[in-house]
Amino acid sequence: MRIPFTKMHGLGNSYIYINLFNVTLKEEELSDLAKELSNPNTGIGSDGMILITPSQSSDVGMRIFNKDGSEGKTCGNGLRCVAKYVFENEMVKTSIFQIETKAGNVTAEVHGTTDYVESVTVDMGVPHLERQSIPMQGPASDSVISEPFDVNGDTLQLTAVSMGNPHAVMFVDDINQAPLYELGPVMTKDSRFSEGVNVEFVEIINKTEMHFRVWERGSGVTQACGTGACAATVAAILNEYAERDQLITVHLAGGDLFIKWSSDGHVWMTGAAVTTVEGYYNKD
Ligand SMILES: N[C@@H](CCC[C@H](N)C(=O)O)C(=O)O
Repeated sequence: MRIPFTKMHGLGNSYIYINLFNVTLKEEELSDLAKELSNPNTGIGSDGMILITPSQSSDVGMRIFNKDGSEGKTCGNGLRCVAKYVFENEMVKTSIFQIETKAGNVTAEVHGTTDYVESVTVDMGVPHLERQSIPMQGPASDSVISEPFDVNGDTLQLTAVSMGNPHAVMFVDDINQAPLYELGPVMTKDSRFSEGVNVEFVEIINKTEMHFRVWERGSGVTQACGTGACAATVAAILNEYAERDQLITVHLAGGDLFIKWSSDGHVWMTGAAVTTVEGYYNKD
């Protein structure tokens, strides 16, 4: 079977995009296909697989599978790339449209023309802070803001944010000393997070700028995480390092994202989306 694909990335967070308007895949094969495509030696190489799907409630739908085959509910960098893809391929007619994810519908606005979309703004919706919506063990309706969290013999101060998927944010003095490789793989599977968690370290530079590094649930270290950068911005505001309605520049390993948490509760994310390869994957 030859599967047409497009490889795209948002600040180096790369996925193999398959347009299900053109191809039919079996549900029970999706998880293995994500693992296969993500493998750089025997597949294509990526942080996972994203399906562009028909939708009943939005203009198009998106499903995200991590490198290990697990399905996530949403993906910030993926949303910008899906927006670019469907606009450039004229699958939508206007520059502002809706995308369905397993975490709900979001609105995207592309910046550019059908020949070339350079960047995309997404209304990522309202973050959820209650433990039950992370989900995280403990009193269901409490939020977790700079709460002591014991791990590997250390006590960290953790802020938990759901952007439709779970994020644990910790602030550090120096991003280059952040224990990403030590704590990322341990915390992502910690039983206090019943569905696992994306683990993020943040160094505050000033009220409108921060450094960010991530260990993603299901994919490990990636160059960028859009939902993670949104969660980090929300966490910075909750911890009074930054302010609402201010545009915050988040410096990720792969480049910058521009994030705002508005007074109306919505988080807005703007950043690049890039197409690198189009082709066919030969599947046995
Ligand atoms: N890279 C993503 C998030 C992908 C899903 C995540 N690993 C999860 O399992 O929740 C982004 O850009 O947001």
